[in-house]
Amino acid sequence: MISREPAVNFDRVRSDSDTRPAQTDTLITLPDSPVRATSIRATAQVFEDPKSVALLSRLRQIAPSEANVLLTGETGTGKELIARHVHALSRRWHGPFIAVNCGAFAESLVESELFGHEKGAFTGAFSARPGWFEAAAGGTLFLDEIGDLPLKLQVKLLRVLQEREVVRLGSRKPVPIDVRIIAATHVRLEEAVAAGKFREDLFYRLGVVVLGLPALRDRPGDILPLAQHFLAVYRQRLGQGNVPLHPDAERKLLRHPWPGNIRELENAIHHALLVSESHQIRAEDLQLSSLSLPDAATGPADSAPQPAEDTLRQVLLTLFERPPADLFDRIEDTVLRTAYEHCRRNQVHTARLLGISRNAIRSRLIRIGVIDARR
Ligand SMILES: Nc1ncnc2c1ncn2[C@@H]1O[C@H](COP(=O)(O)OP(=O)(O)OP(=O)(O)O)[C@@H](O)[C@H]1O
Repeated sequence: MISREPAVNFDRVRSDSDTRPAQTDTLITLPDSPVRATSIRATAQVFEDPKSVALLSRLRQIAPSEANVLLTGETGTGKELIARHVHALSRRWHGPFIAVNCGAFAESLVESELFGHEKGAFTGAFSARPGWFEAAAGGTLFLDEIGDLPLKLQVKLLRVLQEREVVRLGSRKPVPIDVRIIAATHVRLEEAVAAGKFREDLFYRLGVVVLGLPALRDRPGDILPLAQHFLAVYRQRLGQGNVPLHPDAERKLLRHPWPGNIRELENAIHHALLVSESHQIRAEDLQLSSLSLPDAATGPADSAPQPAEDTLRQVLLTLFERPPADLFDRIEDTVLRTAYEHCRRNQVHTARLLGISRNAIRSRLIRIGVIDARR
């Protein structure tokens, strides 16, 4: 089933209108704002596998309520997309949707970004700024990678959720808040709670409704429809004509374990369209890693992974089979992408694994389009 329901709201980028936005494939970027907000994109969504159909109907049930939602699932399973969907189907659809990656900022910065600050609250606070909680008023605040929130801030977040008010850094005046929280994590929070790394009371407050997103390998009925969907999206973007999937390519897609889930499938299809030299996508056009990610349930959440020697070997073999002109750039980019997925999209772990600074990792990931500069 291709859902044509609006996946986003456009209120922050359009004038006062009380009608729901029409579905569109336009990429829209939020205007500069004192708070971080991601660009928003309305896309068709694929929910074909029975597991996804069940997820969609659960989501429609819970969306209209005001309950906080906790989304769990491996990286790339569509947590942010589902969060946008819940928002679009909620009574808050006309308010802002603000996505915040709690793991992307230093502890000192997250606090002022989330809760805001007054002028002079700390060195460099030249003017007062509202935080994400205030900016999301009337809408939804999506707290991604909530498991990365430092304990000190977990205490503060819990208080904000209980009191329904926020106090900016450097101020004593409480400001009432009106947001629905959707949090997401790719680690098992129950285990972080047991290990004393995540507060149990906050876990229950955030997870009034818990939605587990199945890994792509556990919903095989979605693989080919998603591949067709991404083929259509990227064909249109690249201005290409119809490029069908060869049956061997379909078999290869169905056999792959998809450790990077839907994002990995999207990248594989995009890449295949770029390198395909025939009128169809052949199996050899699909560059799939042999990477198998450590299970989030068994792998410790905060330990750096070991170098993925098998993966690197596979990457090099693939490149040397068909060496492109810009070989060294391609090797660097591919190693970085693979290491980043291996580290479950954790920039600090990727930096540690590759022995480069986190800033260097971040700017390269932005340059090659893996992450959004605004996040
Ligand atoms: N059901 C779907 N139909 C079509 N595209 C999808 C679907 N689910 C996810 N995608 C696409 O897959 C990509 C990854 O999805 P998303 O960013 O929501 O995953 P995520 O679980 O939030 O990832 P992470 O844990 O790394 O933050 C996005 O480009 C998204 O648009």
